Amino acid sequence: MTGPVIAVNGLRCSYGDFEAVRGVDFEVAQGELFALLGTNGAGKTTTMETVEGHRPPAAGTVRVFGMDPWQNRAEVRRQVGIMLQDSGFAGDLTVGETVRLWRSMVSRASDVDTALDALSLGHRRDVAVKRLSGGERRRLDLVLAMLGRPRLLFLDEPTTGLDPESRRATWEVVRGLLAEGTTVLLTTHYLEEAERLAHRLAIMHRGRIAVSGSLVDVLASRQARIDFVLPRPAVLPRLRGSVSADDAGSYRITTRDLQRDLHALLSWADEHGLRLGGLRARNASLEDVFHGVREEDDVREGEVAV
Ligand SMILES: Nc1ncnc2c1ncn2[C@@H]1O[C@H](COP(=O)(O)OP(=O)(O)OP(=O)(O)O)[C@@H](O)[C@H]1O
Repeated sequence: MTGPVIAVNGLRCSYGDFEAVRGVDFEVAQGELFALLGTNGAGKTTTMETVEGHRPPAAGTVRVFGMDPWQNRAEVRRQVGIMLQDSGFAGDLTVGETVRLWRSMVSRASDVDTALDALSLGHRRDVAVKRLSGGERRRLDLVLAMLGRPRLLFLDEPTTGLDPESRRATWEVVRGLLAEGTTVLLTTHYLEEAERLAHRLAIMHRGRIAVSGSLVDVLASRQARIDFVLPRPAVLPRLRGSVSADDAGSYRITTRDLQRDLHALLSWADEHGLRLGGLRARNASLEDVFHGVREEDDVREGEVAV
């Protein structure tokens, strides 16, 4: 197959009169991890469930391996693994029994011990599922999702409730799957998770994708900042970015060309024998982009509502 593994065009999804997804487009290539980030209620899970084939779109098209996942559900399902936000396990079965039961239902299943050991659950094999901690259940969810060695894996908030060590172990497992060519669609509230794993990502807000691309592209969509304090008032050199200052002599340059403006500022300070106090230059972080998306969109929605 040469086309994208997932192709979503103009996707709209509604619950009754409420439109939860309002025109979403993205593609995911083979071996790529695409992360859907966003505010609560942005429509990430609804989008993912529609791509999984749980419901038909209200409008637009979804293709998975070139097929409609709603119409060709059985065919698509054979090739995917799904880790839901909350899997319904039979609590009285042990971890080992649960995995063996699941294994009997998938083709191309991997070895039970290998799968359990990869997520540090080997020593919990004989424990009833209902006795597992929340984090262990989450890891069992992932073991089951990847048991059939799927070509495409859906991970809906896979590390929620995990301690930092378990989270890192999960990332390692996901990286291993990517290295083998598995394609992954991930939703997460952890920006660091997306920063570490995603080849490309999208930030959703109120049913739309506000910004998407590689991490570098997404960060470049917002301005960088240079902060410093001047010992005495002075006229700054010509810069590409905009300058703001307060009465205490604290300056902030907001710029799309960090390298050029920083160079101009430092050269100017040298020429004038000025020492820039508390000098700090940084690109936008994913957190800045995230908050910016929410603020800008809220302002726009407010304007529309007036
Ligand atoms: N079964 C449902 N019936 C009615 N409304 C729903 C239903 N499921 C979700 N919604 C609404 O649709 C919107 C999108 O929900 P969705 O769960 O897709 O968002 P999300 O981005 O995954 O949110 P979160 O980060 O909080 O999990 C929300 O406003 C939610 O309240």
